[in-house]
Amino acid sequence: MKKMIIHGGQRLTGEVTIGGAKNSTVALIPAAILADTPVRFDMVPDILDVHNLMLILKSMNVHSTFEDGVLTIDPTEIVEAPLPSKAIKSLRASYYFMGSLLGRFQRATLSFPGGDNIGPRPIDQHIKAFKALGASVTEHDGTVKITTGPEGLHGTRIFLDMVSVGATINAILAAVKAVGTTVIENAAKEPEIIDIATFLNNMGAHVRGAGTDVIRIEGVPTLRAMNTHTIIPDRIEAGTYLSMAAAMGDGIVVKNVIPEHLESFTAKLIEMGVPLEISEDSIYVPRVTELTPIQVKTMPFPGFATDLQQPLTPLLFRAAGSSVIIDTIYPKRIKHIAELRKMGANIRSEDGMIVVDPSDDLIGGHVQAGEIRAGASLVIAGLMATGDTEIDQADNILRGYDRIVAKLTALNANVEIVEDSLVENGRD
Ligand SMILES: CC(=O)N[C@H]1[C@@H](OP(=O)(O)OP(=O)(O)OC[C@H]2O[C@@H](n3ccc(=O)[nH]c3=O)[C@H](O)[C@@H]2O)O[C@H](CO)[C@@H](O)[C@@H]1O
Ligand SMILES: C=C(OP(=O)(O)O)C(=O)O
Repeated sequence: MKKMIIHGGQRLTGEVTIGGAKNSTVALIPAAILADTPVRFDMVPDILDVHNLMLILKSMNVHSTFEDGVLTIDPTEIVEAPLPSKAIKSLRASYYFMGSLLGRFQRATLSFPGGDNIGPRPIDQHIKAFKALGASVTEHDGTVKITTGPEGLHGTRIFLDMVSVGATINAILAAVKAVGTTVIENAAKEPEIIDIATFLNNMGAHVRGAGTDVIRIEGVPTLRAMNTHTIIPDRIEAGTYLSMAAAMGDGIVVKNVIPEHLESFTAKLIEMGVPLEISEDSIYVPRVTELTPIQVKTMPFPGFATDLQQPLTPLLFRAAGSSVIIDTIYPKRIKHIAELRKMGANIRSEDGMIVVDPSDDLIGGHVQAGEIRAGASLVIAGLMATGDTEIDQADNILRGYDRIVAKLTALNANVEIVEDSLVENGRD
């Protein structure tokens, strides 16, 4: 386990370039095993999730290389093999191998991606989709076994009971090579779903309607990559830097963004009084002096992303009054609250709401990044605080923030990642 140390209080300035979207990448890599050719991605973020997914690929004899943001994956010699449970459990998105293995081999066995880091994360809608496509699913001792009869998977109508990014993508992965037409209704509309569909369609798939709530898939027998797929920019990483820039910046340009993907977020910053200058693919955040409190309710896309409520929180400390956040997607996503309080923040959870009061004098402290976005909020708070902040479990931050120390250092922050030697010596 690693620790992040932040020497707080430095004003930030300069430019930061956003990497490829984590939540696309972690689905694109499992999707790559559906191809009958090698596959190449660029704008791949250098994050722990990618390295763990590469380990999972290796266990199936799928060779991959990753250098300078380019990831190549060769699934042509793939074999069925038990997947390494430590890597599987390290990231939720390993559940996309259920859909892609089903598409490739008509069966899949996977240990349940463990952990409960942002509240309960059921996969009943994924299972419902697999069953509708003709699979049988059993679960025993934390292992999910999905099988099909001799006819394999067939096209079907799938109505998702709730809007789920994971279930929508898993249903696409399983259906893309199934015989016949599949229609997913009440599908999630997140930009990452469009990115997966674009990748598959460029290999010959017929996925129509991604980005709307009805997705139609005509199964095809083979998928062949003809070109490099460029991953869309990470709207959550972008939102994190926008929040940080408004909180501590003396003028920061956030580059490589698709502003349309960030509208629900930038609308809230503007409502707070941050005079953003939004261009075609970058956003300038000037130094901000006064901020108005706001109310935020997280919703499926195009609503305000649950993944951005925690990164936004430290900025709310600077507003002149109480702000309120309601996370309707993951109401238990509150791991940051107790940690921020240790730094002197006025924040509490009350009747399903997060109430954030002005907190002018944050003080560096010893805190824990219980999950990725809680970690992001602690990083921003640490930058705002006087003194040093030590964030334990920084691996959770590195799961999803591309080269974060280099990017923060280039913005004039004083941060470092160190090995937690006591943990290395066996404390954990
Ligand atoms: C790797 C990835 O892309 N992760 C994202 C994905 O997670 P994840 O795919 O886990 O989230 P979903 O969109 O599936 O879940 C949305 C809501 O539906 C519920 N649900 C979901 C599936 C299911 O079978 N049953 C069920 O009840 C969940 O508990 C949650 O309340 O979308 C979340 C919501 O935008 C983001 O926070 C995560 O960053
Ligand atoms: C919760 C998140 O990711 P994951 O679904 O991979 O845990 C996130 O990206 O905020």
